[in-house]
Amino acid sequence: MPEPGPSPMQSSLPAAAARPRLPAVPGLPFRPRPPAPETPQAAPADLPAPAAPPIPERGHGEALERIMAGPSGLGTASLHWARRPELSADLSALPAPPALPEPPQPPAAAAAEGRPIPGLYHHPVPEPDPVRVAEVSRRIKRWAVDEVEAYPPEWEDQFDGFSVGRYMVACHPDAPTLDHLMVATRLMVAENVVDDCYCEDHGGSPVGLGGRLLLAHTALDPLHTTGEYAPAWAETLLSDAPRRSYRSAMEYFLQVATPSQADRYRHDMARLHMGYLAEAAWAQTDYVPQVAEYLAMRQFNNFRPCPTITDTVGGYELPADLHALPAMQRVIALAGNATTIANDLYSYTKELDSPGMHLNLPVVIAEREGLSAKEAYLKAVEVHNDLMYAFEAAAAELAASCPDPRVLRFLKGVATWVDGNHYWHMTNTYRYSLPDFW
Ligand SMILES: CC(C)=CCC/C(C)=C(\C)COP(=O)(O)OP(=O)(O)O
Ligand SMILES: [Mg+2]
Repeated sequence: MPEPGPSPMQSSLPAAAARPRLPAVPGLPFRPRPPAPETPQAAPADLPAPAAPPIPERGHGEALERIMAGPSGLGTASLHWARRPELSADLSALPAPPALPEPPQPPAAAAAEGRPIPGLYHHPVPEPDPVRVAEVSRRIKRWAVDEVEAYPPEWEDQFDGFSVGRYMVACHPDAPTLDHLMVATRLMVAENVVDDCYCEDHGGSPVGLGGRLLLAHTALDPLHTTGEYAPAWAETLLSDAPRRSYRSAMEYFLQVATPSQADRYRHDMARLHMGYLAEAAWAQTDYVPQVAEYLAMRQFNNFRPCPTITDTVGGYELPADLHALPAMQRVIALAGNATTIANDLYSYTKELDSPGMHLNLPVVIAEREGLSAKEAYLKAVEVHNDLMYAFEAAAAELAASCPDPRVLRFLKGVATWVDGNHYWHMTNTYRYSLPDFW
């Protein structure tokens, strides 16, 4: 994982944006929303998260409230994690229960600090269950060290500082078992190992990136070839940490994903790799893209592969035809874009400190629109907020027009992932710090 942030959070200004400025979705009624509440909802039980907690006013009207409450109606009980009695029991009653060791002291308790970016529209989340966080953290380290040798010993602090257990528990509170959570956690680590070791400052470079990414992609989307060449290809999958990580994480994912969920993931990862390549090509020629070009690149170099496995991690399936709906694709793209621009904002100071010019939205706005660093940063906050409003409006519209319980649960899962992602960035003071703009 890349360098930790150099300093603690600095701001003490209010957390949430006051209100959207723009009707986010052309042609759709826009509903202004109040600021997000500052107080998190009640903490969830370990498994699963609490049944239909009171929904803070998020301002999307009835439709999104319904998303957040989860599926309802005849025949939907098996889709609703909060209503499944076997999931309401303690760990020992779960299918394939994980053998929990002595629960360590919850690391989340100490680490969950940090302040939101002033004016950033977001929703607070319940503190992730510390028992789950501790156990996922323990298991992921064993996987990274013993199973795939994802990082050398000298990167251990950075691996720990990444706090991936806290990240994934916050983003997937409805995961029915720890094994489901581990599926998301391994993929998250593998995705970051590839980014760090191939693209960024842990040995990465734009030079030769296409060849490395393509071969790594075959760990997700395997080569079908002749008997003569198959063994040589299989060997390549073990030849470096990125490929070992992808290969193993995908193997676990395939144990719980349906074929169409696996195909969806491969497609999202191909998108991601295309985004990495555009970023690298621009770096090689010192090209600073126009803002719209940057946003297009960042729609691909994006968190999208993470929220789109929310159904697999939740133990159900959004069928391919519902996933492919243009309205669903818009929701997913907007969610991915909002979460990724949130990363640009939280990682701004870290990236300023990295060698060369590291593109992120504030940097590109400053360069291309002739704004000061502060003006550009504040404008990037507005872009983020508009993406969030558009995401929520699109989700509410889809929930109203297609109230299939699987659609509703998926929309809720994506919204929860967005919120968990914000929580993780905000609280990861090891890795990120805010600029001194307020
Ligand atoms: C987890 C995943 C699919 C990541 C792919 C893209 C990616 C690494 C990000 C969206 C995070 O952006 P960035 O590379 O800027 O990360 P840091 O700012 O270094 O945390
Ligand atoms: Mg970043």
